Amino acid sequence: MTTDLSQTTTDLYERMRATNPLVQCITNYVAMNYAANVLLAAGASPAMVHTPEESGEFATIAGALTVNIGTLSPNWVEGMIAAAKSANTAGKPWVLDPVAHFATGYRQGTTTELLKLNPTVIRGNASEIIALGGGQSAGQGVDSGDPVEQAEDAARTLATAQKAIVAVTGEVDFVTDGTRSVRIAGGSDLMPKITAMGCALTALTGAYVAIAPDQAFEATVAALANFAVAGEIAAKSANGPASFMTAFVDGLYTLDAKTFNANARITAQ
Ligand SMILES: Nc1ncnc2c1ncn2[C@@H]1O[C@H](COP(=O)(O)OP(=O)(O)O)[C@@H](O)[C@H]1O
Ligand SMILES: Cc1ncsc1CCOP(=O)(O)O
Ligand SMILES: [Mg+2]
Repeated sequence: MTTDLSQTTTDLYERMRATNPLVQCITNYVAMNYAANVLLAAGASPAMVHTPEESGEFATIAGALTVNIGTLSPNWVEGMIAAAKSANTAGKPWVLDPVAHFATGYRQGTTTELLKLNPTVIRGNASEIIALGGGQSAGQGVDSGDPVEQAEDAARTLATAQKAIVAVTGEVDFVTDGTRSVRIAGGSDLMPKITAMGCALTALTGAYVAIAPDQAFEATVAALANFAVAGEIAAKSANGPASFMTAFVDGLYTLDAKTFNANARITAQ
């Protein structure tokens, strides 16, 4: 990677940990506990606040909002829309995770409404990003059926159309703002074997954009690199998905800036 981006992402990593940003996470029933633990270990402060009676009000307090459509119901959708509108009014960044948005009409309709509210960052797996770009993806449910490389054109198109940062995750992640693009290598092949790993990453991306709203591209890269480095470390001691889950949380917690900088593998395209 370029020295500039290397130093910038390391600085953001240090700043995120030092700042302990408050992140409002509207995520799914599957992810809620793991995502909150991931944020705490990484150095952020999660708050799972979704009901429309308070989601908009909370979005004015939080440093950033993350919205994940994994387990939808009408009340939650109302809460998501209220929170995203409020984040926009308050000038707070927000991150959209369009989990399996292509699977049903309800998910598609909700995603269309959320995209109209201009997410700062869209983070999904390759199948989700291909389908958002109007392409034919092999995905059926929440897991990707496509390689990241196949989603790169869709990601650029989507980033330009939405004026957003688009992050495609998988074996080697890809981040673009439509003009600039980087790849982030690392992690572990155990990561897609743990449910809610992507959801937790979306939540952590919220922590990074909270501390650097004017550098959403670099902040997104830093979040993905944080996962990649901690994942690689965790894989060394894990025996399978279950022990990886705990080793990964520990890996996030024990990581330091020097190790982050030495192990982050970010390549500008
Ligand atoms: N084969 C892999 N090798 C290394 N890291 C991976 C692999 N697959 C996914 N990851 C990592 O797992 C995390 C979640 O990504 P992903 O599985 O694409 O999301 P989702 O859970 O939404 O499908 C990301 O940090 C990504 O880099
Ligand atoms: C299994 C499942 N079902 C609905 S949401 C969800 C979690 C998906 O998590 P991720 O997208 O991080 O794999
Ligand atoms: Mg996902």
